[in-house]
Amino acid sequence: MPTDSRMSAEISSEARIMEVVCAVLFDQQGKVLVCQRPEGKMLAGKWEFPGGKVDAGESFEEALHREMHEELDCEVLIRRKLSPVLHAYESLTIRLHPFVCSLGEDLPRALEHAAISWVESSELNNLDLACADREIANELLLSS
Ligand SMILES: Nc1nc2c([nH]c(=O)n2[C@@H]2O[C@H](COP(=O)(O)OP(=O)(O)OP(=O)(O)O)[C@@H](O)[C@H]2O)c(=O)[nH]1
Repeated sequence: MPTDSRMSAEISSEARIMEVVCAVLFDQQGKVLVCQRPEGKMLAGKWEFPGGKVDAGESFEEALHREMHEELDCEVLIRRKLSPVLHAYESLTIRLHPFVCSLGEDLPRALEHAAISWVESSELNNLDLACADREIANELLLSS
């Protein structure tokens, strides 16, 4: 078992792992942004932290800024990185790299999600979160 990342499921050693970044984006009141995945995409209807796949040749930070513009039309400030989460869904295995971020000047707009919402960290576990995100939510709760 890898020791540098938390495992939330058994991972086959042959599985191809998709690198995904996400923003744990806080507003000035300490609320965190959650986004609902749209119809037609994997995990439709689940809540997640905004982000997406890292493209070839991109750093995690570059990918995060690109996704924030594509999905939310906003600039964020990256504050720190949390531990990556390795999670095997039935159809793919992802390594999710969470970054704690704060808002830049613009408020996010939902360009690709079904809905977006600002919630207290303590409310995260009441949401129907994507499985990989539960560990992040738990880490936030422990540190708040
Ligand atoms: N963005 C994001 N994806 C997540 C999270 N948790 C999680 O399991 N995933 C999974 O990671 C994978 C990649 O995310 P994505 O579909 O948002 O990536 P993307 O924006 O690049 O997709 P696209 O190819 O439709 O543009 C999906 O299978 C998604 O379900 C999360 O918190 N944020």
